Amino acid sequence: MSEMTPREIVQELDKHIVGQAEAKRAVANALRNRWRRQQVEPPLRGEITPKNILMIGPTGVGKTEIARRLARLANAPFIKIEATKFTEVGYVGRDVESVIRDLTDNALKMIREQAMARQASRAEDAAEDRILDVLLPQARDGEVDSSVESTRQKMRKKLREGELDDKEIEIEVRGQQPGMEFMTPPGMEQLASQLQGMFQNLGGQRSERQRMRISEAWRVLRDEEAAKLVNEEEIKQQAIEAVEQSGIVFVDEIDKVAKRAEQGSGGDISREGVQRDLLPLVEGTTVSTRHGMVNTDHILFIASGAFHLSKPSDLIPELQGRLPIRVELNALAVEDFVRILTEPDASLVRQYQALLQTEGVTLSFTADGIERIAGMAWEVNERTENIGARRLHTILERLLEEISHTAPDHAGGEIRIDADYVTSRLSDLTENDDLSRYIL
Ligand SMILES: Nc1ncnc2c1ncn2[C@@H]1O[C@H](COP(=O)(O)OP(=O)(O)OP(=O)(O)O)[C@@H](O)[C@H]1O
Repeated sequence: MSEMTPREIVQELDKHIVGQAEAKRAVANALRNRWRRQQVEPPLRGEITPKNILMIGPTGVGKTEIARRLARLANAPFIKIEATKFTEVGYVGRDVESVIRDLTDNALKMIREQAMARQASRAEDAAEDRILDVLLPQARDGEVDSSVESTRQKMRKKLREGELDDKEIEIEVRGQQPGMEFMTPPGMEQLASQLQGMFQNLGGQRSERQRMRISEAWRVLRDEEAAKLVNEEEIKQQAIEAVEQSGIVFVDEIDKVAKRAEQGSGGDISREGVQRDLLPLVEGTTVSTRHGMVNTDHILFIASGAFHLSKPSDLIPELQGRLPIRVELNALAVEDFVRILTEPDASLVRQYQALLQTEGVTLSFTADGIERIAGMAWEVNERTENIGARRLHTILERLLEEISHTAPDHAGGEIRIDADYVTSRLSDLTENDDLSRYIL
């Protein structure tokens, strides 16, 4: 559980997301509140309902990004769903509990990766030994012969320095586990899980010999050893605990399942149905998953939508009550685009620079170049469809298409992107709405 203060959380979010101060404060407070609630003694604790959030704002202004970053900061399992996914014809009342199952799967994967990473160095040593056993089979006999030992040391050194990477060896690997999914009726997930476990164990006992390059063998064996070092049962427990105590569910397009005054009654039924289905999850229920029962009482829900056609008051009252924190996110201006391009640690500009650096090309942007990109992105948004900061992705991709294609010919060179370059590459497109719609 994250023990960061709200202010610390906002500071961290500031490193990745430009502006949207109100939304950052809201999520920071919500996260802290969950922690506070867990410090309160029962029975009062049970009386305090979680304060979930409703984010209101146009597309591409950072709603998902804030939630996702928050989850990463808190090391919390995260899932994003679209509320409209549950309204498809024939799927009315579709099992929304699957959201919690998917969230638990995400948690399991996250926790397993972390557990394996903690065992990384032990797993690497074990993998190295297994490769050396193949390269120098005589060492297996257990005789401690000093010449054998010194050969092994020399080999180990070569192996570590990557000198043997391309050599092929044959190794014994655990057989591929049968990728079976059991479809069971709701409520029977545990049975499915047991069946799956049985089949995996059967598969796990089989091993097969495979030829591969040492560099690859090293990775395969390292992962195999790491998997042996972690306890699956413990991981399941921890995953369930992580979901229950710190899980975050981001429900996008909630506005699209709100009732609209001007609409006929038809669609409203399924839309309201989705809200009714979501309600128990938000209010707190227990969901049966493959890994065990998961209680949703403390899961943080962040619902989000543009609310162009409907208003938050069009949601069913029970759901409104469960989303008491309302925050509005602002549409982004040209200055925001400039900051988004340059400020975040992993800004798009830095990403492209790093990618081209791998080809030995140094990419630089002048200040007026960045401003021109931001300005054009804003203009295209205005004239076609406003997709927020997502426009920067399409614009930059187009802008750098030629450079990207020819980069290998310019190794060692430097390329500067200034305003003139941006105009020369993009003005034909930005000035033609039809082209913009297809290409940018
Ligand atoms: N304020 C911002 N600061 C930095 N990056 C941003 C900001 N707003 C959007 N982005 C970038 O734009 C992209 C889309 O943003 P995001 O996924 O958060 O959109 P959204 O507001 O959730 O929209 P939607 O409701 O359509 O999903 C992401 O790559 C994100 O990094």
